Amino acid sequence: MLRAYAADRVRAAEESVMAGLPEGELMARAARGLAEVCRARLAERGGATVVGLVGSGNNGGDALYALAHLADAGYAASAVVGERGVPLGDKDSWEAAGVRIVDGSDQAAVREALGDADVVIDGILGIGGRPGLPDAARRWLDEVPDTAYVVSVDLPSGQDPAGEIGTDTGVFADETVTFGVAKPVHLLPATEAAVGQLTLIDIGLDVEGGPDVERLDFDDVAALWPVPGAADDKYSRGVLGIVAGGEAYTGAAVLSCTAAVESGVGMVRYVGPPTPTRLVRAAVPEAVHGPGRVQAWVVGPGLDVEAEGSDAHAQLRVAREAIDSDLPLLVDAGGLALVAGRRDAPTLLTPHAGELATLVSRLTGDDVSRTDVTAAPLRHARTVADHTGATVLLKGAITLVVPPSDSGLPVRSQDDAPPWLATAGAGDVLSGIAGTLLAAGLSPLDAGSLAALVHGVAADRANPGGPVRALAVAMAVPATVAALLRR
Ligand SMILES: NC(=O)C1=CN([C@@H]2O[C@H](COP(=O)(O)OP(=O)(O)OC[C@H]3O[C@@H](n4cnc5c(N)ncnc54)[C@H](OP(=O)(O)O)[C@@H]3O)[C@@H](O)[C@H]2O)[C@@H](O)CC1
Ligand SMILES: Nc1ncnc2c1ncn2[C@@H]1O[C@H](COP(=O)(O)OP(=O)(O)O)[C@@H](O)[C@H]1O
Ligand SMILES: [K+]
Repeated sequence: MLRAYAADRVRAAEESVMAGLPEGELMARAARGLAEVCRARLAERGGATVVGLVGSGNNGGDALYALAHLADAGYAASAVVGERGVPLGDKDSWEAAGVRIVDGSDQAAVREALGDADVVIDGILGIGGRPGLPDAARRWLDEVPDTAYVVSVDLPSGQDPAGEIGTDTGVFADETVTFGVAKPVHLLPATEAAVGQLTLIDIGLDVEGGPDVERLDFDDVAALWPVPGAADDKYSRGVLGIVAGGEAYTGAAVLSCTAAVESGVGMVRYVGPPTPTRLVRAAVPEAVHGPGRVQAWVVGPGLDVEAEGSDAHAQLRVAREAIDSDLPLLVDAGGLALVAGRRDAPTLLTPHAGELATLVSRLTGDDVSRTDVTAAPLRHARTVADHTGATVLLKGAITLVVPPSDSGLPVRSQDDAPPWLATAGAGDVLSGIAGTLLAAGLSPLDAGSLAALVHGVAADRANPGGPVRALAVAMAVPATVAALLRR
């Protein structure tokens, strides 16, 4: 499990560690680790020149100390500094340590310095940064050659340390070297793409309490996935009711039911009108039909809540009963239109960005667009979680799973899926996997994040490096789970 802690908690931890250490020791550790990484990257690239972009805070201090180590090791080291000058010491002392100081307001000098850079150290802003870069720093970035390897100190400057707000004016790094623990910026969808490879340097930091953001890794699967024992039967493993599909979106029913049986559900009870029922009967002979006793419900894939006719109305009645029940529930796609008040039972909502925008707009009365959601995904997912008491799984390249704030639970952020998974029906498959896990008794947070992991890995295994259809993702789930359990 990867764990990230909010900047204020990291600062508090830093302060408590620093109290027992000689002054400057923590920064010295950070800078030594940073210099080692830069040295390795210079060696890999056969490079001789390193240039730091140095801001006015301690992030710039880390960069400067690392540059001094690199100068000592024989590399040509320069630091571009802003109008506030060097953050620590004075220009002469850094030049005495072998670091050439470049006036950042002299664009020609900046261009000349950066033109030769093999490695660029981005020490403009760290956890003290607000999203966005000052104009001067943006002009520095214009001079960074495409061939240079960019190492960001702690986080890519200009990106939101909290990972809540995306910006296109921040640094996009090849690698980010962070200290002690990861921060939300490194794992959350609004900012993770700017981080590049994440390298963690141990500086002896210990943050108290649980993380703010987590990411399950492959080694977490065995601890969470429900593995049946000799005493189990199909009922004890969990029966999943699936209210999905209609005369318009017939395939969603097949995909959700297929994914559930491929994920090892005890039994599926399918509820839907005649056409999808016929298809499910043919494609998923394991499913039984009509409402009955279940351990959890999936409501919504391919569900058209506006459909007319007695069959559609009967399906909608079951959907509403499921939502009003005290059973664990997953609501996806068309079913999201039925979400109104709070539910006390475990609830997982699985919108994509467009559906989340509609949901936030309806619940808050604000006019929120898909673009707004993409720019601040965590914030909007949390709004819906707090309004409904449900856990919100926001689908996308990175899948966010956000419990209500008052739960005290961390956010999970899963980055397991290849872009090939962006294909129609993939969300229906996810509902079947996550529904199976809810029926087996997992919490919405565990069910959602574990399903996202397995879904993403299954998409890759179904056809590594190439296109994949949703049905193939579902069919790849059994072998994927077995492989993950064997680790
Ligand atoms: N604590 C420790 O022991 C250790 C800390 N370590 C290192 O320290 C880093 C944190 O350092 P830090 O607190 O000095 O903040 P940092 O991000 O360098 O500068 C922020 C300053 O910039 C400014 N500013 C902010 N946003 C801006 C913007 N958009 N545009 C323009 N200006 C902006 C703002 O000033 P203001 O404008 O508010 O006056 C603020 O004061 C951390 O990431 C890690 O690298 C490591 O050495 C390990 C040990
Ligand atoms: N760029 C991407 N990279 C990886 N996975 C993606 C990407 N875009 C979407 N996905 C995943 O594909 C699935 C799409 O679901 P959804 O939008 O509900 O499709 P549908 O409604 O057609 O089933 C989600 O699990 C989502 O996380
Ligand atoms: K930085």
